[in-house]
Amino acid sequence: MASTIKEVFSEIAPAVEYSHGKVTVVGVGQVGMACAYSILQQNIANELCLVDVVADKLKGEMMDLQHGLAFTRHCTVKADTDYSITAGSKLCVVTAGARQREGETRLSLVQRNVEIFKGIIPQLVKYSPDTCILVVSNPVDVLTYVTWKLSGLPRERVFGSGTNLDSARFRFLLSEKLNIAPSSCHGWIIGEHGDSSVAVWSGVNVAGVTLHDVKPDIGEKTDNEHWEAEIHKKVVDSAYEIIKLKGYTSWAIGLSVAKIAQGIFSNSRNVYALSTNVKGFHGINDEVYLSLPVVLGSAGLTHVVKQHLNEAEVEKLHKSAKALLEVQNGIVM
Ligand SMILES: NC(=O)C1=CN([C@@H]2O[C@H](COP(=O)(O)OP(=O)(O)OC[C@H]3O[C@@H](n4cnc5c(N)ncnc54)[C@H](O)[C@@H]3O)[C@@H](O)[C@H]2O)C=CC1
Ligand SMILES: CC(=O)C(=O)O
Repeated sequence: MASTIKEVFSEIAPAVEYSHGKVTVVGVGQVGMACAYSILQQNIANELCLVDVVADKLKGEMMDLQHGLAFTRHCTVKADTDYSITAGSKLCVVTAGARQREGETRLSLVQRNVEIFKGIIPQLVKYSPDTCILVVSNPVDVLTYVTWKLSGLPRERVFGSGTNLDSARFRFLLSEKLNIAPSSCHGWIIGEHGDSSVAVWSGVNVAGVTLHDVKPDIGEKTDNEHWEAEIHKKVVDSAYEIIKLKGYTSWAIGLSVAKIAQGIFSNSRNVYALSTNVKGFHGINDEVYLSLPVVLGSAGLTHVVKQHLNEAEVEKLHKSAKALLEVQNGIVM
């Protein structure tokens, strides 16, 4: 082999072994592979590293993606159980760990996944001290806090996929009701990625026309059109329903993660609903992680958007923060 290569090529300088557009995905389960596939398919990275503890599965997933590389723009795909291959990652996406069984809440997974994260996060930071870490594993808000603590990274470089997915589900359900495209429905879900999430009904709009202006009790108990029950409750129930139907959720979170990764690699400064440290926002005084709209650039989060929430929305957000703080305070690190 070596002599054939010598016959074909005359070396001018050794090939560079590192890459500027490197993403690591930890955990090659349903979610990790949906993230990896979406990132690859959308030409976001030029190197994709996969890490898992199950060596055979890892090798199989790596080979399967590699065999599609002739159909994508250039990207190198590597996989190993050893974290040294992740060195120099600009973004590490953590999807490893236990997932909910039918009817189980996200919060019930917490201690199992904290133990798993203790083995993962220090390794990622060791090999990529300048990385951003995007946490996806559940409960994503609490695990983002845990990652921030375990990593020692500045707060702007550790964030969770949070309610970016819930907001996409919200926009899809609004689009069905309004009979327009999801991308033309503007609405945000904030707070916990889970049962206590908050729909910001005061801001839902189509082309700047705020639904609250035409239906002032939208989303409230008196609302005779039942927007909260028909839309937001469905958002909250979505994961439970999909898990009951197919065992896990994967495609939408994969697309959500790819969009977030694209925001980092292109320094696009898009606004996403991501889980971050919200101390100081909307009257929250604790170091708790939940989702608010944030501006994302190549070095991580730069701003939180100061949404004009009404009193009821602030109260719900505080309830969400309290629920998460209780879980956060109960974990053993
Ligand atoms: N934030 C969100 O919106 C969403 C989060 N999730 C969460 O993502 C996580 C993964 O879900 P699935 O992929 O469906 O689960 P899965 O069971 O299909 O995959 C989990 C993977 O993690 C790996 N793993 C376990 N321990 C590890 C360790 N110490 N180091 C490296 N890899 C390890 C397993 O070998 C497995 O390949 C769950 O916590 C799930 O609840 C799922 C969907 C959406
Ligand atoms: C499982 C999960 O967190 C979701 O699909 O929302």
